[in-house]
Amino acid sequence: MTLRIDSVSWRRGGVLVVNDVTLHPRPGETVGLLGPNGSGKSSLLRLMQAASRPDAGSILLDGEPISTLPRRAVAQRIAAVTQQAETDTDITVHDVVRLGRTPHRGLWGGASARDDAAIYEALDRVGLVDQAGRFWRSLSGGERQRAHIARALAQEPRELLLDEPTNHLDIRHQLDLLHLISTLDVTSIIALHDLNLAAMFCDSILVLKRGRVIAAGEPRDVLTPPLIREVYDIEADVTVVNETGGVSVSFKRSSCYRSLPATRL
Ligand SMILES: Nc1ncnc2c1ncn2[C@@H]1O[C@H](COP(=O)(O)OP(=O)(O)OP(=O)(O)O)[C@@H](O)[C@H]1O
Repeated sequence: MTLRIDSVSWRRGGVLVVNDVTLHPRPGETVGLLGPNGSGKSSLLRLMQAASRPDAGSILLDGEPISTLPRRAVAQRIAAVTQQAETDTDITVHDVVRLGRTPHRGLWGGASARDDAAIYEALDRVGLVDQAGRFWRSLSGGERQRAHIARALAQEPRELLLDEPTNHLDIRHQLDLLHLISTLDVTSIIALHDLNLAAMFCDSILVLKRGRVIAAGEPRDVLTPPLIREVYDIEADVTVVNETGGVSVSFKRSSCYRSLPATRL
């Protein structure tokens, strides 16, 4: 069992930003959350990690309402990588990744061999073992993003929630990261903007527009030219990739700037 989201709605600042959303990921599945800016992807992820409570509907973790579970129990199961705040303190990459072990440690206990192994493995998976001693503030945006992923992996979650995890990453690291996530034995829910990465790595896709689910299903069934037109107001070609049976999206330049008056170009 894993997360189960049923008819969830949430108002923020008086606006319905998540509107009657239902999502039943299969254990181990990689789910892509797509939708334009402001469509409710981050808000939905926030509800799924119990950082906020919905106004209506239910979010269950293994059949239990997530809002009734102790914070520590949730943190032992769910890891989240969200858009990060800056810090100027002198912490190292290793310190950041070690934070992922917090939910697993006893009140007075120091680091165990298991903690050390989980930290090392997480750093190794994102290619940062050699950078573990570096100060956080000296890292590039992409290195920080990979360190945050390592922190989440060190948490040894069974559910992984990621908000645009490919931000700041070069294409090699984008592909490596999504390949890694999609091959973990973890239920992953990933907010993404790149339709092609979603098509390549997600088992299923949920498309939001103004908080509502517009489409859900396998990438090749969901990512169609009419759907892309409806959600993004973009004309696109969608072709089947022979190698994988997946789809590839290319955008037509003639759709650009359509909504801006010519004087602003
Ligand atoms: N703290 C807040 N208070 C009030 N409204 C908020 C708050 N945070 C976000 N919103 C609004 O909620 C709506 C959904 O925002 P959300 O960040 O969930 O969208 P998103 O799909 O993740 O967007 P993006 O792709 O730009 O990251 C937007 O209209 C946004 O302005």
